Amino acid sequence: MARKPLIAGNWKMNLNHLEAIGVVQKLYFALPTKYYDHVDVAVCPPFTDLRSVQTVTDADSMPISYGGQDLSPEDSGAFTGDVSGAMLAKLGCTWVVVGHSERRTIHGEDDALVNRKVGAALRNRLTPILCLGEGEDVRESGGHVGHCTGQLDGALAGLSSEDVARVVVAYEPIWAIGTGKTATTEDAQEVCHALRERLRETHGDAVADAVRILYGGSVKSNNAKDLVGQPDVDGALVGGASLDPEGFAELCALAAGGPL
Ligand SMILES: O=C(CO)COP(=O)(O)O
Repeated sequence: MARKPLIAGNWKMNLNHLEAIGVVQKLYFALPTKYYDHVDVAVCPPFTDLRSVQTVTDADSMPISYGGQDLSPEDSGAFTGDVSGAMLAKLGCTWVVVGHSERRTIHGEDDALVNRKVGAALRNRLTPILCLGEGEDVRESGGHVGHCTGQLDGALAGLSSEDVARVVVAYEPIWAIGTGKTATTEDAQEVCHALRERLRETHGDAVADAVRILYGGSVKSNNAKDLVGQPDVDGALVGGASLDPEGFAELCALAAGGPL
């Protein structure tokens, strides 16, 4: 079954709200509109940039969607510093990154919290981009497939098949993030395939064949095409390389099947 590739830029804690406007405009002008029939393009800026990104994409009716990098598991209340799914939805977000390894490691997020955040995204009509992936030690011990399918089960626990079908999964091996050490196409395909087969076991063929599974970890324009060309890799979650709009546009064009 053909799944449209999704290329999402995770800006992490980079670019302020003024810089964001320039980057989105440059991305829009660098990627000819014909490519959007073949690839969904998204950016996930810091919270403080979202209103600017909304304004600039609305003004030119850009086919670039956007989302947050995290959300609260709650919808409102006394949660100082948190931002709710309802707030992101109100700003026109399509996506929200959930369970990124930087949040799991630096902010101590576990599968139970990630599961609540996935639920909060879905009930606010946002598409969660659920991140998971093993560290170097797990990879070296050979337990990476079981580790990732376990994280998938934990994050999706208790959700209906209808809800699971709305999730995007991003396999991001921690040892490949920001290191320049990309997983091989075989490594990426192995885990993405295992994740899809796990969805097949737990939620059936329709869900397994519909869910987009992305790869993330040092994706650049020189490896995007081969990675996204794998049968179970439906796009990429791109960190560092998404901060350069021209390079990111090239990467999106390659994922859509053609050079710029
Ligand atoms: O963490 C990532 C995307 O969420 C990947 O980051 P890099 O592309 O910078 O390795």
